Amino acid sequence: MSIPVFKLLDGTTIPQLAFGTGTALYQKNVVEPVLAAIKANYTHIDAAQVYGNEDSVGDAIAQAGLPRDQLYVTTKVVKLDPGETVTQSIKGSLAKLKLDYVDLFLIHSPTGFEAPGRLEEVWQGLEEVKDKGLAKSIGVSNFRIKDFHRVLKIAKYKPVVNQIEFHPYVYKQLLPLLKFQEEHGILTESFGGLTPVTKKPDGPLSPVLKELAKKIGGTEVQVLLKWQEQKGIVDVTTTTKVERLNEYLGAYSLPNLSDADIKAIDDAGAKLHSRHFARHMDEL
Ligand SMILES: NC(=O)C1=CN([C@@H]2O[C@H](COP(=O)(O)OP(=O)(O)OC[C@H]3O[C@@H](n4cnc5c(N)ncnc54)[C@H](O)[C@@H]3O)[C@@H](O)[C@H]2O)C=CC1
Ligand SMILES: O=CCc1c[nH]c2ccccc12
Repeated sequence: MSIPVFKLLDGTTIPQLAFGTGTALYQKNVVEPVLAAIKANYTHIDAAQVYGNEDSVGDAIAQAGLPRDQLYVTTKVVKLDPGETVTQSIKGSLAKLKLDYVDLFLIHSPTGFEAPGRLEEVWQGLEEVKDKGLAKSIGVSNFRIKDFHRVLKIAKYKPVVNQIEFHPYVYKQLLPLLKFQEEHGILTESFGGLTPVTKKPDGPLSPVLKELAKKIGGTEVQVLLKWQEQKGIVDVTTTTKVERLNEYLGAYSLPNLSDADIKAIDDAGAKLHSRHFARHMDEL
């Protein structure tokens, strides 16, 4: 089963499922898990400067030996050294990744660039990077509505995505941001999507996930993946286990959740607010 793609507002396409190289993989050498993901048919790799392993992501990509246009690679800038430009920063990433360009380059978090005018200046740096062909698309991560207001005021190009913690235990609180993004054509990318199984397994969603897993003939993790896919979200998830890679991909072969199933997940999720990353997102 191949991974579906979504269209971005700059006309490019993005694979709906990405393999993440942070969090569970907070390790310097990720060659083995990234190669395993590519071998299992993942085409979208989510990297970041702050994960400290772009060089080994690059080694895995080189060893996989796929034509460049068959892989979609994201990386993110979290901070700039004094005097460093965004172009210099991405060139450092590209050298480690051993690539001429990334498909998507993100501001990792607005919290690194809070001084007056700084976020705007950094966004213009990303626009320059796009104009130079060093990134096909540019976007943001962990942005609130107020951060978008700052950037959209000066933007030549709108951010194409916002990568945020996204699962049923933050969904209700995110609704105003999701509405704003939809109005601007900005796609949501999710991280932490498996939180109701991994970090809050005894939450109010637990019986609903169990029941729906039985109904569609899958696992609770696969129900969460289908919920995200059917909400039109790009899902960034990860694992070091090959069987889990296949479990994630297996979600595409399962029947869709019904509207009532999706509502049951939304409603049960709304009973608990639980965020694990980027706490500033609690104030949109
Ligand atoms: N932009 C940002 O600020 C952030 C981006 N990310 C990106 O998202 C990726 C995924 O983030 P996560 O929070 O790890 O996502 P996640 O919620 O998808 O969790 C993945 C973890 O769940 C585990 N898992 C899967 N099935 C399980 C089961 N049945 N029982 C118990 N554990 C199970 C996996 O082994 C893996 O450790 C990262 O690697 C990174 O690339 C992550 C955090 C912040
Ligand atoms: O990417 C996920 C987690 C993470 C680690 N360091 C930072 C810094 C800024 C935003 C997110 C993160």
